[in-house]
Amino acid sequence: MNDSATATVALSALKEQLQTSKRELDQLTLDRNDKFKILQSFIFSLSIACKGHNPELDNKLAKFRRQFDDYESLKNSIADVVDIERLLKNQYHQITISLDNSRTSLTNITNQLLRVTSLPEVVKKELSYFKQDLNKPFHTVWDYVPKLEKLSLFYEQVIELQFNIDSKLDLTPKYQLLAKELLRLISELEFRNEQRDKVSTIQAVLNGEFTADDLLSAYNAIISLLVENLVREKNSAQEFLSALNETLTVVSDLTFTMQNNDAKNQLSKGKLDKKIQGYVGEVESAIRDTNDLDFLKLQVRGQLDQLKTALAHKSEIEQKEKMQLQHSFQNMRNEIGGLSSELEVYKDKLHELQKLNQTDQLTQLPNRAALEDRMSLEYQKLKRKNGNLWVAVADIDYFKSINDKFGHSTGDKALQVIAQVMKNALRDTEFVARYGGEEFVLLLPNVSDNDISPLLERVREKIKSIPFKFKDQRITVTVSIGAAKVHFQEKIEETFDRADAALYRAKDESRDRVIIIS
Ligand SMILES: Nc1nc2c(ncn2[C@@H]2O[C@H](COP(=O)(O)OP(=O)(O)OP(=O)(O)O)[C@@H](O)[C@H]2O)c(=O)[nH]1
Repeated sequence: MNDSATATVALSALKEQLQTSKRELDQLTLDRNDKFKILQSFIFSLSIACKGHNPELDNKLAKFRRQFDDYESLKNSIADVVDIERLLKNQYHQITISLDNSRTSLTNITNQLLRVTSLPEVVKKELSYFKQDLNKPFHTVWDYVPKLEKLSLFYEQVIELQFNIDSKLDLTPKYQLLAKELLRLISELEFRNEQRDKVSTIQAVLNGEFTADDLLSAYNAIISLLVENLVREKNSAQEFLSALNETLTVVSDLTFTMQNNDAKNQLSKGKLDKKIQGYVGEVESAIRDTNDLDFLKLQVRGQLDQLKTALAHKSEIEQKEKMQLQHSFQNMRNEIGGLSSELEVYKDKLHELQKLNQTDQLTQLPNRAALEDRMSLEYQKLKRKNGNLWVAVADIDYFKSINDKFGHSTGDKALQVIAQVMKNALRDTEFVARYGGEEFVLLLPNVSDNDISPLLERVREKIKSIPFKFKDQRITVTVSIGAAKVHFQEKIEETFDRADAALYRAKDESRDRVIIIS
Protein backbone atom coordinates (compact mmCIF):
# COMPACT_ATOMS: atom_id res chain seq x y z
CA MET A 1 0.00 0.00 0.00
CA ASN A 2 1.34 3.45 -0.91
CA ASP A 3 1.37 6.46 1.38
CA SER A 4 -1.79 8.06 0.06
CA ALA A 5 -3.80 4.89 0.45
CA THR A 6 -2.56 4.51 4.05
CA ALA A 7 -3.55 8.12 4.81
CA THR A 8 -7.05 7.56 3.37
CA VAL A 9 -7.61 4.52 5.59
CA ALA A 10 -6.43 6.40 8.71
CA LEU A 11 -8.65 9.36 7.89
CA SER A 12 -11.66 7.15 7.47
CA ALA A 13 -10.97 5.52 10.85
CA LEU A 14 -10.65 8.95 12.43
CA LYS A 15 -13.95 10.02 10.85
CA GLU A 16 -15.60 6.94 12.25
CA GLN A 17 -14.22 7.73 15.72
CA LEU A 18 -15.40 11.33 15.44
CA GLN A 19 -18.93 10.18 14.51
CA THR A 20 -19.03 7.83 17.53
CA SER A 21 -17.79 10.57 19.88
CA LYS A 22 -20.42 13.00 18.51
CA ARG A 23 -23.19 10.48 19.05
CA GLU A 24 -21.94 9.88 22.60
CA LEU A 25 -21.78 13.63 23.25
CA ASP A 26 -25.33 14.09 21.97
CA GLN A 27 -26.49 11.32 24.28
CA LEU A 28 -24.68 12.94 27.21
CA THR A 29 -26.28 16.32 26.48
CA LEU A 30 -29.69 14.68 26.34
CA ASP A 31 -29.01 12.94 29.65
CA ARG A 32 -27.77 16.13 31.27
CA ASN A 33 -30.85 18.04 30.11
CA ASP A 34 -33.15 15.37 31.53
CA LYS A 35 -31.35 15.50 34.87
CA PHE A 36 -31.38 19.29 34.76
CA LYS A 37 -35.19 19.21 34.33
CA ILE A 38 -35.52 17.01 37.44
CA LEU A 39 -33.21 19.33 39.43
CA GLN A 40 -35.08 22.38 38.13
CA SER A 41 -38.45 21.03 39.22
CA PHE A 42 -37.00 20.05 42.64
CA ILE A 43 -35.50 23.52 43.16
CA PHE A 44 -38.78 25.12 42.12
CA SER A 45 -40.75 23.14 44.68
CA LEU A 46 -38.14 23.81 47.37
CA SER A 47 -38.10 27.54 46.71
CA ILE A 48 -41.92 27.66 46.83
CA ALA A 49 -41.84 25.81 50.16
CA CYS A 50 -39.56 28.57 51.52
CA LYS A 51 -42.03 31.26 50.44
CA GLY A 52 -43.64 33.50 53.03
CA HIS A 53 -40.82 33.82 55.58
CA ASN A 54 -39.03 36.87 54.24
CA PRO A 55 -40.03 39.20 51.32
CA GLU A 56 -36.41 39.69 50.18
CA LEU A 57 -35.89 35.95 49.99
CA ASP A 58 -39.24 35.54 48.21
CA ASN A 59 -38.21 38.08 45.53
CA LYS A 60 -34.79 36.55 44.99
CA LEU A 61 -36.30 33.07 44.69
CA ALA A 62 -38.95 34.28 42.20
CA LYS A 63 -36.22 35.86 40.04
CA PHE A 64 -34.11 32.72 40.30
CA ARG A 65 -37.03 30.54 39.22
CA ARG A 66 -37.57 32.74 36.16
CA GLN A 67 -33.89 32.70 35.17
CA PHE A 68 -33.27 29.09 35.95
CA ASP A 69 -34.51 27.98 32.56
CA ASP A 70 -31.81 25.77 31.10
CA TYR A 71 -28.39 24.52 31.98
CA GLU A 72 -26.70 27.39 30.18
CA SER A 73 -28.57 30.01 32.23
CA LEU A 74 -27.03 28.56 35.41
CA LYS A 75 -23.80 30.51 35.04
CA ASN A 76 -25.80 33.80 34.94
CA SER A 77 -27.51 32.90 38.20
CA ILE A 78 -24.41 32.06 40.29
CA ALA A 79 -24.39 35.48 41.99
CA ASP A 80 -28.10 35.10 42.85
CA VAL A 81 -27.53 31.57 44.22
CA VAL A 82 -24.83 32.89 46.58
CA ASP A 83 -27.19 35.64 47.72
CA ILE A 84 -30.06 33.23 48.26
CA GLU A 85 -27.80 30.94 50.30
CA ARG A 86 -26.84 33.82 52.58
CA LEU A 87 -30.50 34.80 53.04
CA LEU A 88 -31.44 31.18 53.81
CA LYS A 89 -28.75 30.87 56.49
CA ASN A 90 -29.94 34.11 58.04
CA GLN A 91 -33.51 32.90 57.89
CA TYR A 92 -32.64 29.62 59.69
CA HIS A 93 -31.00 31.63 62.47
CA GLN A 94 -34.10 33.82 62.80
CA ILE A 95 -36.38 30.78 62.95
CA THR A 96 -34.27 29.22 65.72
CA ILE A 97 -34.51 32.40 67.77
CA SER A 98 -38.25 32.70 67.26
CA LEU A 99 -38.78 29.00 68.15
CA ASP A 100 -36.89 29.60 71.39
CA ASN A 101 -39.03 32.66 72.11
CA SER A 102 -42.17 30.60 71.47
CA ARG A 103 -40.91 27.96 73.89
CA THR A 104 -40.44 30.62 76.58
CA SER A 105 -43.93 32.01 76.01
CA LEU A 106 -45.45 28.51 76.17
CA THR A 107 -43.62 27.94 79.48
CA ASN A 108 -44.92 31.26 80.84
CA ILE A 109 -48.49 30.39 79.87
CA THR A 110 -48.12 26.94 81.47
CA ASN A 111 -46.87 28.55 84.69
CA GLN A 112 -49.90 30.80 84.73
CA LEU A 113 -52.23 27.88 84.21
CA LEU A 114 -50.51 26.03 87.06
CA ARG A 115 -51.32 28.96 89.32
CA VAL A 116 -55.06 28.30 88.93
CA THR A 117 -55.60 26.87 92.41
CA SER A 118 -58.85 25.11 91.60
CA LEU A 119 -57.23 22.90 88.95
CA PRO A 120 -57.83 19.21 89.61
CA GLU A 121 -54.72 17.30 90.64
CA VAL A 122 -54.62 15.28 87.41
CA VAL A 123 -54.65 18.37 85.21
CA LYS A 124 -51.94 19.91 87.37
CA LYS A 125 -49.85 16.80 87.00
CA GLU A 126 -50.31 16.79 83.22
CA LEU A 127 -49.42 20.47 83.03
CA SER A 128 -46.25 19.94 85.08
CA TYR A 129 -45.18 17.11 82.76
CA PHE A 130 -45.94 19.34 79.77
CA LYS A 131 -43.81 22.07 81.32
CA GLN A 132 -40.91 19.66 81.75
CA ASP A 133 -41.27 18.70 78.11
CA LEU A 134 -40.88 22.35 77.11
CA ASN A 135 -37.31 22.32 78.46
CA LYS A 136 -36.22 20.47 75.32
CA PRO A 137 -35.44 22.89 72.43
CA PHE A 138 -37.64 22.95 69.32
CA HIS A 139 -35.78 22.21 66.12
CA THR A 140 -38.55 22.99 63.67
CA VAL A 141 -41.93 24.62 63.62
CA TRP A 142 -43.35 21.10 63.59
CA ASP A 143 -42.03 20.57 67.10
CA TYR A 144 -43.84 23.70 68.16
CA VAL A 145 -47.27 23.16 66.60
CA PRO A 146 -48.28 20.02 68.59
CA LYS A 147 -47.22 21.76 71.79
CA LEU A 148 -49.44 24.67 70.94
CA GLU A 149 -52.31 22.30 70.28
CA LYS A 150 -51.78 20.58 73.61
CA LEU A 151 -51.68 23.86 75.46
CA SER A 152 -54.94 24.95 73.88
CA LEU A 153 -56.50 21.73 75.22
CA PHE A 154 -55.32 22.67 78.71
CA TYR A 155 -56.87 26.09 78.25
CA GLU A 156 -60.12 24.47 77.29
CA GLN A 157 -60.07 22.43 80.50
CA VAL A 158 -59.33 25.48 82.63
CA ILE A 159 -62.12 27.47 80.99
CA GLU A 160 -64.52 24.59 81.54
CA LEU A 161 -63.43 24.52 85.14
CA GLN A 162 -64.06 28.23 85.51
CA PHE A 163 -67.64 27.61 84.36
CA ASN A 164 -67.99 24.94 87.00
CA ILE A 165 -66.57 27.31 89.55
CA ASP A 166 -69.33 29.75 88.67
CA SER A 167 -71.93 27.14 89.49
CA LYS A 168 -69.91 26.17 92.54
CA LEU A 169 -70.39 29.67 93.93
CA ASP A 170 -74.00 28.65 94.46
CA LEU A 171 -72.86 26.12 97.06
CA THR A 172 -74.57 26.94 100.29
CA PRO A 173 -72.53 27.14 103.51
CA LYS A 174 -74.33 23.96 104.51
CA TYR A 175 -72.56 22.11 101.67
CA GLN A 176 -69.24 23.50 102.80
CA LEU A 177 -69.96 22.22 106.29
CA LEU A 178 -70.93 18.82 104.93
CA ALA A 179 -67.65 18.65 103.01
CA LYS A 180 -65.69 19.60 106.13
CA GLU A 181 -67.55 16.96 108.09
CA LEU A 182 -66.79 14.33 105.45
CA LEU A 183 -63.08 15.27 105.45
CA ARG A 184 -63.02 14.96 109.22
CA LEU A 185 -64.68 11.55 109.01
CA ILE A 186 -62.24 10.42 106.35
CA SER A 187 -59.30 11.37 108.55
CA GLU A 188 -60.72 9.31 111.39
CA LEU A 189 -61.56 6.23 109.33
CA GLU A 190 -59.23 3.46 108.30
CA PHE A 191 -59.07 2.44 104.66
CA ARG A 192 -57.28 -0.46 103.08
CA ASN A 193 -54.16 0.20 100.98
CA GLU A 194 -55.91 -0.42 97.70
CA GLN A 195 -58.58 2.12 98.65
CA ARG A 196 -56.16 4.91 99.50
CA ASP A 197 -55.81 6.36 95.99
CA LYS A 198 -59.57 6.77 95.74
CA VAL A 199 -59.70 8.36 99.20
CA SER A 200 -56.84 10.77 98.37
CA THR A 201 -58.62 11.88 95.20
CA ILE A 202 -61.80 12.52 97.20
CA GLN A 203 -59.81 14.49 99.79
CA ALA A 204 -58.17 16.53 97.04
CA VAL A 205 -61.55 17.32 95.50
CA LEU A 206 -63.08 18.37 98.81
CA ASN A 207 -60.04 20.43 99.76
CA GLY A 208 -60.21 22.29 96.47
CA GLU A 209 -63.05 24.05 94.72
CA PHE A 210 -65.90 21.58 94.39
CA THR A 211 -69.47 21.50 93.16
CA ALA A 212 -72.56 20.09 94.83
CA ASP A 213 -72.25 17.13 92.47
CA ASP A 214 -68.67 16.51 93.58
CA LEU A 215 -69.84 16.54 97.19
CA LEU A 216 -72.57 14.01 96.48
CA SER A 217 -70.19 11.75 94.58
CA ALA A 218 -67.64 12.03 97.41
CA TYR A 219 -70.23 10.94 99.97
CA ASN A 220 -71.33 8.18 97.66
CA ALA A 221 -67.79 6.93 97.06
CA ILE A 222 -66.85 6.95 100.76
CA ILE A 223 -70.04 5.10 101.67
CA SER A 224 -69.28 2.47 99.00
CA LEU A 225 -65.76 2.00 100.36
CA LEU A 226 -67.07 1.61 103.90
CA VAL A 227 -69.76 -0.84 102.82
CA GLU A 228 -67.04 -2.79 100.98
CA ASN A 229 -65.03 -3.00 104.24
CA LEU A 230 -68.09 -3.96 106.26
CA VAL A 231 -68.94 -6.75 103.84
CA ARG A 232 -65.38 -8.08 104.14
CA GLU A 233 -65.53 -8.08 107.92
CA LYS A 234 -69.03 -9.52 107.88
CA ASN A 235 -67.92 -12.31 105.58
CA SER A 236 -65.13 -13.41 107.86
CA ALA A 237 -67.46 -13.32 110.89
CA GLN A 238 -70.07 -15.23 108.94
CA GLU A 239 -67.56 -17.91 107.93
CA PHE A 240 -66.76 -18.46 111.57
CA LEU A 241 -70.39 -18.45 112.66
CA SER A 242 -71.39 -21.00 110.06
CA ALA A 243 -68.48 -23.27 111.10
CA LEU A 244 -69.58 -22.91 114.69
CA ASN A 245 -73.16 -23.66 113.74
CA GLU A 246 -72.14 -26.82 111.85
CA THR A 247 -70.12 -28.10 114.79
CA LEU A 248 -72.91 -27.41 117.22
CA THR A 249 -75.35 -29.28 114.99
CA VAL A 250 -73.05 -32.31 114.93
CA VAL A 251 -72.54 -32.19 118.70
CA SER A 252 -76.26 -31.91 119.33
CA ASP A 253 -76.93 -34.88 116.97
CA LEU A 254 -74.38 -36.89 118.87
CA THR A 255 -75.87 -36.07 122.23
CA PHE A 256 -79.28 -37.00 120.92
CA THR A 257 -77.96 -40.40 119.66
CA MET A 258 -76.23 -40.99 122.95
CA GLN A 259 -79.41 -40.24 124.89
CA ASN A 260 -81.35 -42.54 122.57
CA ASN A 261 -78.84 -45.36 122.93
CA ASP A 262 -78.81 -44.86 126.63
CA ALA A 263 -82.60 -45.06 126.81
CA LYS A 264 -82.62 -48.24 124.71
CA ASN A 265 -79.90 -49.76 126.86
CA GLN A 266 -81.73 -48.79 130.02
CA LEU A 267 -84.83 -50.53 128.68
CA SER A 268 -82.93 -53.72 127.84
CA LYS A 269 -81.11 -53.59 131.16
CA GLY A 270 -84.40 -53.09 133.02
CA LYS A 271 -85.91 -56.12 131.26
CA LEU A 272 -82.85 -58.19 132.10
CA ASP A 273 -82.87 -57.08 135.71
CA LYS A 274 -86.51 -58.16 135.89
CA LYS A 275 -85.65 -61.51 134.31
CA ILE A 276 -82.79 -62.01 136.78
CA GLN A 277 -85.03 -61.08 139.71
CA GLY A 278 -87.60 -63.58 138.31
CA TYR A 279 -85.01 -66.37 138.23
CA VAL A 280 -83.83 -65.55 141.73
CA GLY A 281 -87.46 -65.54 142.92
CA GLU A 282 -88.10 -68.89 141.26
CA VAL A 283 -85.01 -70.37 142.96
CA GLU A 284 -86.20 -69.05 146.33
CA SER A 285 -89.70 -70.54 146.00
CA ALA A 286 -88.26 -73.82 144.73
CA ILE A 287 -86.07 -73.99 147.86
CA ARG A 288 -89.02 -73.08 150.03
CA ASP A 289 -91.54 -75.52 148.45
CA THR A 290 -89.35 -78.58 147.78
CA ASN A 291 -88.09 -81.27 150.10
CA ASP A 292 -86.59 -83.44 147.39
CA LEU A 293 -82.93 -82.45 147.28
CA ASP A 294 -82.10 -84.00 143.92
CA PHE A 295 -85.10 -82.38 142.28
CA LEU A 296 -84.11 -79.15 143.96
CA LYS A 297 -80.54 -79.42 142.69
CA LEU A 298 -81.83 -80.01 139.19
CA GLN A 299 -84.12 -77.01 139.39
CA VAL A 300 -81.40 -74.72 140.82
CA ARG A 301 -78.94 -75.76 138.11
CA GLY A 302 -81.49 -74.92 135.43
CA GLN A 303 -82.21 -71.58 137.06
CA LEU A 304 -78.47 -70.87 137.48
CA ASP A 305 -77.82 -71.58 133.79
CA GLN A 306 -80.55 -69.12 132.86
CA LEU A 307 -79.12 -66.65 135.34
CA LYS A 308 -75.62 -67.03 133.84
CA THR A 309 -76.98 -66.39 130.33
CA ALA A 310 -78.88 -63.37 131.55
CA LEU A 311 -75.77 -62.00 133.33
CA ALA A 312 -73.59 -62.60 130.21
CA HIS A 313 -76.20 -60.75 128.21
CA LYS A 314 -76.15 -57.93 130.72
CA SER A 315 -72.37 -57.58 130.61
CA GLU A 316 -72.54 -57.63 126.78
CA ILE A 317 -75.02 -54.77 126.89
CA GLU A 318 -72.81 -52.85 129.32
CA GLN A 319 -69.76 -53.44 127.10
CA LYS A 320 -71.67 -52.20 124.06
CA GLU A 321 -72.84 -49.21 126.04
CA LYS A 322 -69.27 -48.41 127.03
CA MET A 323 -68.08 -48.66 123.41
CA GLN A 324 -70.89 -46.44 122.21
CA LEU A 325 -70.00 -43.91 124.85
CA GLN A 326 -66.33 -43.98 123.91
CA HIS A 327 -67.20 -43.61 120.23
CA SER A 328 -69.48 -40.69 120.96
CA PHE A 329 -66.82 -39.03 123.09
CA GLN A 330 -64.26 -39.48 120.35
CA ASN A 331 -66.62 -37.90 117.82
CA MET A 332 -67.33 -35.08 120.15
CA ARG A 333 -63.62 -34.54 120.82
CA ASN A 334 -62.97 -34.39 117.05
CA GLU A 335 -65.72 -31.88 116.50
CA ILE A 336 -64.61 -29.71 119.39
CA GLY A 337 -61.00 -29.96 118.14
CA GLY A 338 -62.15 -28.68 114.73
CA LEU A 339 -64.06 -25.91 116.39
CA SER A 340 -61.10 -24.77 118.44
CA SER A 341 -58.84 -24.57 115.39
CA GLU A 342 -61.58 -22.49 113.73
CA LEU A 343 -61.54 -20.39 116.85
CA GLU A 344 -57.76 -19.94 116.55
CA VAL A 345 -58.14 -18.75 112.94
CA TYR A 346 -60.85 -16.36 113.98
CA LYS A 347 -58.78 -15.10 116.88
CA ASP A 348 -55.88 -14.46 114.45
CA LYS A 349 -58.24 -12.65 112.14
CA LEU A 350 -59.53 -10.57 115.00
CA HIS A 351 -55.97 -9.82 116.05
CA GLU A 352 -55.09 -8.77 112.49
CA LEU A 353 -58.18 -6.62 112.34
CA GLN A 354 -57.31 -5.09 115.68
CA LYS A 355 -53.79 -4.34 114.46
CA LEU A 356 -55.22 -2.85 111.29
CA ASN A 357 -57.55 -0.77 113.39
CA GLN A 358 -54.62 0.52 115.44
CA THR A 359 -52.26 1.26 112.54
CA ASP A 360 -52.33 4.15 110.14
CA GLN A 361 -52.22 2.50 106.75
CA LEU A 362 -50.24 5.25 105.00
CA THR A 363 -47.41 5.79 107.45
CA GLN A 364 -47.63 2.50 109.37
CA LEU A 365 -47.47 4.54 112.58
CA PRO A 366 -50.00 3.91 115.35
CA ASN A 367 -53.23 5.77 114.58
CA ARG A 368 -55.53 7.91 116.64
CA ALA A 369 -57.26 4.93 118.29
CA ALA A 370 -53.87 3.51 119.30
CA LEU A 371 -52.88 6.94 120.61
CA GLU A 372 -55.92 7.06 122.87
CA ASP A 373 -55.07 3.63 124.34
CA ARG A 374 -51.45 4.58 124.85
CA MET A 375 -52.38 7.93 126.38
CA SER A 376 -54.47 6.29 129.08
CA LEU A 377 -51.75 3.67 129.66
CA GLU A 378 -48.99 6.28 130.06
CA TYR A 379 -51.28 8.37 132.25
CA GLN A 380 -51.95 5.42 134.57
CA LYS A 381 -48.22 4.67 134.74
CA LEU A 382 -47.58 8.29 135.61
CA LYS A 383 -50.14 8.13 138.42
CA ARG A 384 -48.53 4.96 139.79
CA LYS A 385 -44.89 5.91 139.47
CA ASN A 386 -44.84 9.71 139.79
CA GLY A 387 -42.54 10.52 136.87
CA ASN A 388 -42.83 12.99 134.03
CA LEU A 389 -45.00 12.83 130.94
CA TRP A 390 -44.93 15.23 127.99
CA VAL A 391 -47.48 15.47 125.19
CA ALA A 392 -46.22 17.06 121.95
CA VAL A 393 -48.20 17.89 118.82
CA ALA A 394 -46.22 18.25 115.57
CA ASP A 395 -47.69 19.62 112.34
CA ILE A 396 -45.99 19.85 108.94
CA ASP A 397 -45.68 23.43 107.71
CA TYR A 398 -47.34 24.49 104.47
CA PHE A 399 -48.11 20.90 103.60
CA LYS A 400 -50.96 21.94 101.35
CA SER A 401 -48.50 23.66 99.05
CA ILE A 402 -46.56 20.37 98.68
CA ASN A 403 -49.77 18.65 97.61
CA ASP A 404 -50.70 21.53 95.34
CA LYS A 405 -47.29 21.79 93.69
CA PHE A 406 -46.31 18.15 93.44
CA GLY A 407 -49.52 16.17 93.71
CA HIS A 408 -51.10 14.13 96.48
CA SER A 409 -49.05 11.01 95.89
CA THR A 410 -45.86 13.03 96.44
CA GLY A 411 -47.51 14.47 99.57
CA ASP A 412 -48.24 10.92 100.71
CA LYS A 413 -44.62 9.89 100.21
CA ALA A 414 -43.43 12.92 102.14
CA LEU A 415 -45.74 11.93 105.02
CA GLN A 416 -44.33 8.40 105.01
CA VAL A 417 -40.72 9.61 105.14
CA ILE A 418 -41.41 12.18 107.85
CA ALA A 419 -43.25 9.56 109.92
CA GLN A 420 -40.27 7.20 109.75
CA VAL A 421 -37.77 9.94 110.62
CA MET A 422 -39.90 10.97 113.58
CA LYS A 423 -40.18 7.39 114.81
CA ASN A 424 -36.44 6.78 114.43
CA ALA A 425 -35.65 9.96 116.34
CA LEU A 426 -37.40 8.60 119.43
CA ARG A 427 -36.47 5.98 122.02
CA ASP A 428 -38.41 2.72 122.35
CA THR A 429 -40.21 3.96 125.43
CA GLU A 430 -41.38 7.05 123.56
CA PHE A 431 -44.37 6.98 121.26
CA VAL A 432 -45.51 8.74 118.12
CA ALA A 433 -48.86 8.40 116.35
CA ARG A 434 -50.34 9.95 113.24
CA TYR A 435 -53.17 11.98 114.65
CA GLY A 436 -54.65 12.73 111.24
CA GLY A 437 -53.70 14.62 108.06
CA GLU A 438 -50.24 16.12 108.53
CA GLU A 439 -50.42 16.12 112.33
CA PHE A 440 -48.52 13.79 114.68
CA VAL A 441 -48.72 13.34 118.46
CA LEU A 442 -45.76 12.32 120.61
CA LEU A 443 -45.96 10.89 124.13
CA LEU A 444 -42.69 11.32 125.96
CA PRO A 445 -42.50 9.74 129.42
CA ASN A 446 -39.69 10.37 131.89
CA VAL A 447 -38.09 13.32 130.10
CA SER A 448 -36.85 16.04 132.41
CA ASP A 449 -37.68 19.74 132.02
CA ASN A 450 -34.13 20.33 130.81
CA ASP A 451 -34.15 17.57 128.23
CA ILE A 452 -37.48 18.18 126.52
CA SER A 453 -36.38 21.13 124.42
CA PRO A 454 -33.19 19.47 123.01
CA LEU A 455 -35.24 16.32 122.28
CA LEU A 456 -37.93 18.12 120.30
CA GLU A 457 -35.42 20.44 118.61
CA ARG A 458 -33.59 17.31 117.45
CA VAL A 459 -36.81 15.92 115.96
CA ARG A 460 -37.50 19.24 114.24
CA GLU A 461 -33.94 19.46 112.85
CA LYS A 462 -33.98 15.85 111.63
CA ILE A 463 -37.11 16.50 109.61
CA LYS A 464 -35.76 19.77 108.27
CA SER A 465 -32.63 18.03 107.02
CA ILE A 466 -34.44 15.30 105.06
CA PRO A 467 -33.14 15.76 101.50
CA PHE A 468 -36.50 15.85 99.73
CA LYS A 469 -36.25 16.20 95.98
CA PHE A 470 -39.56 16.56 94.18
CA LYS A 471 -39.53 16.81 90.40
CA ASP A 472 -35.83 17.69 90.44
CA GLN A 473 -36.46 20.44 92.93
CA ARG A 474 -34.71 20.36 96.31
CA ILE A 475 -37.40 21.01 98.95
CA THR A 476 -37.01 21.63 102.65
CA VAL A 477 -39.96 20.51 104.72
CA THR A 478 -40.29 21.87 108.22
CA VAL A 479 -42.53 21.12 111.20
CA SER A 480 -43.90 23.20 114.03
CA ILE A 481 -44.16 21.52 117.43
CA GLY A 482 -46.08 22.43 120.56
CA ALA A 483 -45.50 20.52 123.81
CA ALA A 484 -46.90 20.51 127.35
CA LYS A 485 -46.17 18.54 130.51
CA VAL A 486 -48.95 16.71 132.34
CA HIS A 487 -49.67 18.72 135.48
CA PHE A 488 -50.50 17.28 138.84
CA GLN A 489 -54.22 16.33 138.89
CA GLU A 490 -54.63 17.41 135.27
CA LYS A 491 -56.44 15.14 132.80
CA ILE A 492 -54.18 14.13 129.90
CA GLU A 493 -56.77 15.52 127.45
CA GLU A 494 -56.22 18.94 129.04
CA THR A 495 -52.46 18.55 128.55
CA PHE A 496 -53.14 17.69 124.92
CA ASP A 497 -55.17 20.90 124.51
CA ARG A 498 -52.34 22.96 126.00
CA ALA A 499 -49.82 21.28 123.65
CA ASP A 500 -52.15 22.05 120.74
CA ALA A 501 -52.33 25.70 121.83
CA ALA A 502 -48.52 25.77 121.93
CA LEU A 503 -48.47 24.40 118.38
CA TYR A 504 -50.71 27.25 117.25
CA ARG A 505 -48.30 29.71 118.81
CA ALA A 506 -45.44 28.04 116.94
CA LYS A 507 -47.41 28.36 113.69
CA ASP A 508 -48.14 31.99 114.47
CA GLU A 509 -44.49 32.73 115.17
CA SER A 510 -43.60 31.95 111.54
CA ARG A 511 -43.46 28.12 111.96
CA ASP A 512 -40.40 25.78 111.94
CA ARG A 513 -40.10 26.02 115.72
CA VAL A 514 -40.75 24.29 119.03
CA ILE A 515 -42.82 25.94 121.75
CA ILE A 516 -42.91 24.27 125.15
CA ILE A 517 -45.33 25.01 127.96
CA SER A 518 -44.26 23.24 131.12
N1 LIG B 1 -51.01 13.90 100.49
C1 LIG B 1 -51.77 13.94 101.56
N2 LIG B 1 -52.23 15.12 102.00
C2 LIG B 1 -52.99 15.15 103.10
C3 LIG B 1 -53.34 13.99 103.80
N3 LIG B 1 -54.11 14.36 104.84
C4 LIG B 1 -54.25 15.69 104.79
N4 LIG B 1 -53.57 16.19 103.74
C5 LIG B 1 -53.44 17.56 103.26
O1 LIG B 1 -52.75 18.37 104.22
C6 LIG B 1 -53.03 19.72 103.91
C7 LIG B 1 -53.17 20.50 105.18
O2 LIG B 1 -53.30 21.82 104.82
P1 LIG B 1 -53.53 23.00 105.87
O3 LIG B 1 -54.37 22.52 107.00
O4 LIG B 1 -53.99 24.17 105.11
O5 LIG B 1 -52.12 23.23 106.50
P2 LIG B 1 -50.71 23.55 105.85
O6 LIG B 1 -50.76 23.79 104.38
O7 LIG B 1 -49.79 22.46 106.30
O8 LIG B 1 -50.33 24.90 106.51
P3 LIG B 1 -49.92 25.17 108.04
O9 LIG B 1 -50.30 23.98 108.87
O10 LIG B 1 -50.69 26.40 108.41
O11 LIG B 1 -48.45 25.38 108.04
C8 LIG B 1 -54.30 19.71 103.04
O12 LIG B 1 -53.95 20.07 101.74
C9 LIG B 1 -54.75 18.26 103.06
O13 LIG B 1 -55.29 17.86 101.82
C10 LIG B 1 -52.85 12.75 103.31
O14 LIG B 1 -53.08 11.67 103.85
N5 LIG B 1 -52.07 12.77 102.20
